[in-house]
Amino acid sequence: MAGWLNRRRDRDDDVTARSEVTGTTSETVSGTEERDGGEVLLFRSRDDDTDPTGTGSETVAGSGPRVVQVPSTGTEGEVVDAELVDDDAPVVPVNLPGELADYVSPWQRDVQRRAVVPVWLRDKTEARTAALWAASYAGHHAAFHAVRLPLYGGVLLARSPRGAGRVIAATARWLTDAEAAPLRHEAVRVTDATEYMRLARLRSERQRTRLALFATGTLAAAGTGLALMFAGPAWLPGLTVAGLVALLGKIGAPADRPLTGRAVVTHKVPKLTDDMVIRALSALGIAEINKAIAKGGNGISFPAPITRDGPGFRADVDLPYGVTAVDIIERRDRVASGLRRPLGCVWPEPAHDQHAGRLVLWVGDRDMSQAKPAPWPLAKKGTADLFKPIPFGTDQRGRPATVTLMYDNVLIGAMPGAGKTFALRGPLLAAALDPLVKLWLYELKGTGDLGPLEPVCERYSSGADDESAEAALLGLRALRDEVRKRADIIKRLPRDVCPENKVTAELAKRNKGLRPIVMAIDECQNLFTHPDHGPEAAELATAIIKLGRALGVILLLATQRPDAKSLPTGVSANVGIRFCLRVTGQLENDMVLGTSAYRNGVRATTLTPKDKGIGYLSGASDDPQVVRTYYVDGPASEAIVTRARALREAAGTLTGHAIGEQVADETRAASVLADVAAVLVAGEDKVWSEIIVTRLAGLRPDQYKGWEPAQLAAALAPYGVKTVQVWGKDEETGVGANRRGITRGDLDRAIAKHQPRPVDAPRPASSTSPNDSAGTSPEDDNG
Ligand SMILES: Nc1ncnc2c1ncn2[C@@H]1O[C@H](COP(=O)(O)OP(=O)(O)OP(=O)(O)O)[C@@H](O)[C@H]1O
Repeated sequence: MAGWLNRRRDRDDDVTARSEVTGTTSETVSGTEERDGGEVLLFRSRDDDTDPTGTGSETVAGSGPRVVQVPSTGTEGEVVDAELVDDDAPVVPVNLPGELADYVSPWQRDVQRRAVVPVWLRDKTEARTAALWAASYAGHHAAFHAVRLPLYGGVLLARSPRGAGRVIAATARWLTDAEAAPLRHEAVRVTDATEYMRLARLRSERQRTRLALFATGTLAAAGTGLALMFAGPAWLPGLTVAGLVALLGKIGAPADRPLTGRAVVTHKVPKLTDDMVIRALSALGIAEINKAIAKGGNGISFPAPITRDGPGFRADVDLPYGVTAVDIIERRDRVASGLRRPLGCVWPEPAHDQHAGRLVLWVGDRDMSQAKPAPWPLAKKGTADLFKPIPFGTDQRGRPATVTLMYDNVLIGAMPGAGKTFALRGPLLAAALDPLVKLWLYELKGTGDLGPLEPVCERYSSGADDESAEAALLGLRALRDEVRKRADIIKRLPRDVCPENKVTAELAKRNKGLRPIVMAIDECQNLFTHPDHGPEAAELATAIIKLGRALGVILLLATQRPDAKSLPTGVSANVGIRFCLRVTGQLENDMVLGTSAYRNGVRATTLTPKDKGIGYLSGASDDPQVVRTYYVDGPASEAIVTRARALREAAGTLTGHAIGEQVADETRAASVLADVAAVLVAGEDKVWSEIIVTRLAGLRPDQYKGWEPAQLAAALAPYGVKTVQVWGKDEETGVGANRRGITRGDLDRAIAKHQPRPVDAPRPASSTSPNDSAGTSPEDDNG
């Protein structure tokens, strides 16, 4: 085949384009690629007609594009023998022609449209925040100056004599036509008599006119003043004088000393520019970035303009090929240094909906840890609904971050003192403000951090001892039973009432047995690492997290040791909402935030000790967010809980611990029954209650001291052990009598029935224990 190939080298990607023309047929080579061994792949297309683009390189019709192989030779502009092209080579379309985008209709292009109306105007909360800010800003200015009005008055008064002097001097100069004096002096100096006479005449005319004007003005002003003084309102003269003094004071003010001070001091923050971003990125020591910059900066681009985004700047950056957003995130401190901004201002994030090389760099005006925490929206008024989003914190931009507790569980992890308890307290306070929700709180640090919530808890325990760990375990057992019971209820509900087989807000309102239960364990590592209770607690927590979600059972766990030993894998793998405050390593980071979080650039390891209450929140929205929790301290929590308790009293939903009821549960039963069994002496078949309570007080003074026979009867009754009249003898006097007591037979039967079962063991069908509603109030049995 006769013809020629014209080769040109693409400047950027070293792709060479060749075109071959043969008679009326044109074969267009859209690109080549050099292979090892000097072989060149030639991407060619044919067209029997003319090139429609006129570019000579975009022919796509005819026999279709082909890939042909030619030996690699020559340099730019070299003509290659057409015979070298093998017509029989397999024809495969490889790359789209470069300018194809020109053919694609604009509406087919993948473009990211910027908001027509800014987000802060569209979003109700943000618009409200902006309006409130503007109002408070104006209000602050008004208040600042109003307080200083007397001071301003004094200053004006002091400056008014100088102002009067200036007015008199200016009037005198005007009356005497002083402004033309230099011209008259010049006429005298050059002895120009005609000019001087003309100027002198002009001056006399001016003086006459100005004098007349001045006299009329003065007389009119004086007349009006006198008329107003006698005929006008009493306050007018004073106001006029004050106005005159103020005017003279203003005129007498030194040019360099303004009357009013500044009501606000603004900290000027440097505007973020592309140069600054490139400079910061180039200082990271990433070879690919340096190469890209050495080429003239082509490798770093900005797909959208740098804009204001909340109280900071947002830059969307396309990093050089091969560099990922994570590479930048792990060098956050160096980026901050490169930008010359405090670390707490610089928040690089991956753009999860884009490619891995897209970085969203948000640079705040103020260090996030230094900014005043936003007030908790429900602190003063309002109620919560756990089926809807509840306030959790604010992101770097000050936008509210919410979590929806229903159908999820929460894991909070951090190193000691980073703000876990505060983070846990927020959702719990919100739960308290939903009168339908039952709160079971177990605080295993023993400092009473969750104490303010005690008045609304159905179950509550605080302590770092074995008993508290056991109480938490008992709570988990009861919760597991609750999950089973609810599953049973849901299963039996008609489809139209419960179409999704899960507890809905409607069902929770209508059916007391389906009211949401929020159980929180603070410092849960103390339970999971407990030598006796740990394994069972881990198993229970995992089962509850897996099964309880849809059944209105929500587990919140907070730990200061998020490692494999202290946090069961079943928990860390299945929990939905995760909040990780500062941690030290990748392992802890991923235990809380989920596997691969660290690799994906969600790194709580980059937080510093100053970042109290700041962490990564994942599972609450599409992408993990940096969130600072609301700061609600002890006294503020108590005030909120007082409100929450009043709400619950009004709704009639205060139960259990909150009203001094002892919550009986099956597992607790096991210990009461076991304790009673332990104090019975061998061969004793019938024992008086009063003897049993005395012995129990000796066995566990903490638990049973002060118990009366009636209390024992109440504690045993739910498990089928009734106190009856039994024959016995007084232990001191040996006198026999018939008194209230129990029989060993009843006790043994109850123990056999209420032995703790393995976590997922099926419930005996015949069980009619009144404690089937473990942990629920008696009213729930109606539900
Ligand atoms: N959102 C916040 N804003 C400002 N400061 C906060 C915030 N949250 C917590 N802090 C501060 O951090 C300190 C520690 O908080 P917190 O007691 O919740 O930590 P912790 O992780 O539970 O500690 P520990 O592991 O010892 O229990 C608090 O005293 C509080 O001053």
